[in-house]
Amino acid sequence: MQSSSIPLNHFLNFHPKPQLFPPKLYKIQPRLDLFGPRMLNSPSIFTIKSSSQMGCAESSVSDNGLCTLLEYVGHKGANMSDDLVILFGHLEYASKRIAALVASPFNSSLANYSVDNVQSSERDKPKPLDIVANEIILSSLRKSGKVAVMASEEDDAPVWITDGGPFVVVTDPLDGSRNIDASIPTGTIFGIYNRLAEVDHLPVEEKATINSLQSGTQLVASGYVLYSSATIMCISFGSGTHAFTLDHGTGDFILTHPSIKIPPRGQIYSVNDARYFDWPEGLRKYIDTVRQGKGKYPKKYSARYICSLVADFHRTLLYGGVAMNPRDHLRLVYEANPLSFLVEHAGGRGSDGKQKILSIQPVKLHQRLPLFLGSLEDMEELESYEDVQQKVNPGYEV
Ligand SMILES: O=P(O)(O)OC[C@H]1O[C@](O)(COP(=O)(O)O)[C@@H](O)[C@@H]1O
Repeated sequence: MQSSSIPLNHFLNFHPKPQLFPPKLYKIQPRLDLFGPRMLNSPSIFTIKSSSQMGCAESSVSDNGLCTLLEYVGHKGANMSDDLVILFGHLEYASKRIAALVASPFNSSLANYSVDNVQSSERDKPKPLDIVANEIILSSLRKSGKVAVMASEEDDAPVWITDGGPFVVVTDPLDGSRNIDASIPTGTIFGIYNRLAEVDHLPVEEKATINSLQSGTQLVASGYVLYSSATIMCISFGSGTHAFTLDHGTGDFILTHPSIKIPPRGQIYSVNDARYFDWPEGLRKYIDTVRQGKGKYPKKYSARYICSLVADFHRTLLYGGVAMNPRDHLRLVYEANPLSFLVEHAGGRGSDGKQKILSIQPVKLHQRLPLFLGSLEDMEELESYEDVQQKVNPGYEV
């Protein structure tokens, strides 16, 4: 519970511009109105490939040649059920509210408020922005009418929303928020499962837990939203991984990165290497080898580490290489599984250093594990060192 008088209402009562949502959800309008003649002739518009060039089905392309997230999801780009299209409309809305929240001049005053009644280490205490983001997502999922259960990093147990909801949503509403005062990128991660109708008869707590602990192989869709210099939503429904960039002028997420293919090999490793002396022998050898250019790829690797999972993952997806956290820190259900689903559908691999993340059966909601995500060849080389999971000093103060 937050201490009183946090100006949360400022964010929770924020309403979308009425023309942006929900009417567009159900009807695709010609979007010539979005760009005046000057903008249509502007070179920056024409550097965006046409949507059909980018693999967006003709029928989902607006008259202006662009393809929005909801057009893509609902009209043959992905050809999802109406229920899933509606759910994505609400997720899109939630992500725009969170994007506004993290960019707000008021967020640092929110961060000064303490959070009471939280039984966890100082480092793991949820920050107010996490809580606000959680509320925003929960409120959107409730309004969608399509979600039976939401399981979040911010809640001890899954929240049962509505009996008839066809979906289960797992989420880390705002990862990386401890760096927010320095305006470092943050992100939302989510995974979507079908509700398990076979456990409908069980008591609420029990069925909420069983629904939330589904194996990553059962994901219907997953995604992340990166709040950075651009706000980007990257999604997969199990056939390709696609990214959409928020056009702040119109409120639309525009398809900018269709069918992302992670390069089979990158030249970047991403890890907090201040922990080098706590790493096992195998991981030290791997990093020592690739940074000297003595690995299977005969070039010296570079290091990049933002310490914000979504941002480190997004860069890895686009440029290749490996992003890792070798200690038992990141969470299987709402971090590792959704991101592994995305990287696997982009041709890469998600592993705990020994086995595929998606093949690990979750046993508890906040289960932690080592996480390695990246290019196929880099991941195979890394795993060949076998001893790459950090087992000592799993916690740090910073
Ligand atoms: O301290 P480490 O091991 O570098 O971990 C950093 C990772 O922890 C995270 O901050 C998530 O941890 P929290 O949920 O405790 O904030 C990731 O965004 C980041 O990748």
